[in-house]
Amino acid sequence: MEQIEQLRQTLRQYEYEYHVLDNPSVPDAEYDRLMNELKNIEWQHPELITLDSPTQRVGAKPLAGFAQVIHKIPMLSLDNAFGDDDLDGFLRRIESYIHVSSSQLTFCCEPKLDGLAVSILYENGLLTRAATRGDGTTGEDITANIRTIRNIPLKLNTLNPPARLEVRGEVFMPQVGFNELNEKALAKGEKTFANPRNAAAGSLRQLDPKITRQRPLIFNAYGIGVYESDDELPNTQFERLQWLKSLGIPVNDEICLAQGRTALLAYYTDIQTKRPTLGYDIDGTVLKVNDIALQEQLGFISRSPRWAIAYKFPAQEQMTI
Ligand SMILES: Cc1ccc2cc(C(N)=O)cc(O)c2n1
Repeated sequence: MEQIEQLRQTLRQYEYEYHVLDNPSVPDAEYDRLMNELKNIEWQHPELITLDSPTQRVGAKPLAGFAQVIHKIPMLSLDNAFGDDDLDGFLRRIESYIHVSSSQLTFCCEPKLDGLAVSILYENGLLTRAATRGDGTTGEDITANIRTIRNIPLKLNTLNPPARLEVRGEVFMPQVGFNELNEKALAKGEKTFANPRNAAAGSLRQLDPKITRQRPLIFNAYGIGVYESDDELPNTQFERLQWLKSLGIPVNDEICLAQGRTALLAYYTDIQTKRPTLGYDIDGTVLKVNDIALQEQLGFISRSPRWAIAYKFPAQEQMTI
């Protein structure tokens, strides 16, 4: 591998350690030194610049507007459950539909991140397009802004990438970053955001990627949309998320498996207890039938999956800013 690609790979590894593992192996000064070295080489030889170079995170200039993106596979929203009886209704519907007792069913459980759903397309391992969920069928092309989010890899960490992989997940803003953003805005007499979700949405809908780049945004994947490859995907939701993780794509640390009603209630209670210490807003949990074949058997009810439910917390009294 020639020297410039070696340099890029090293910088990708350092970015991954810092922004995904939260565990850098070198001091920031070393990262900065190598990044400047790469920038100098590319400045002298612009013909060597590649789409996936770590220098290519910030777009050139502001956009005039956002192009539209049609989602080949609709990005559906989740049906809500607010209390145990709603959860029981969800479980009973599944039991009657596929004649399996819910005590035998394994669910992939995760915190429901309070951010903005996005779709990120990788073609032959390179990030080529990203879009908002929009109305589920049509979203906005926010590729330039998504590329500025440090924990989103510009290149998948694999020697044989799938031809096409659409990663779906949530972009959110941690509470500390949100508070700092609002303090700076106040100091400059600019408008403040009501909550981290609005701040994340506002940051992603910036026409100038240089502004988005300055915002503390984080991405966590929760699923796969379009997938084209000679290799099959894993057969369960949980294993698919582990596979995404192996490609260098960030997945939330609180995701785990639970079998049967009692374990689901325990997960819900556990996340509710952890909620104040997570450092980012969540508004409940997401429970999904883990087995993909069962998900396909269960299908969707009009606009939301029969195989998944957002098990929400009671509405919190909103903080007044
Ligand atoms: C299918 C689907 C739709 C929306 C979702 C939203 C979240 C979320 N906000 O964390 C997590 C998921 O696993 C989701 N899954």
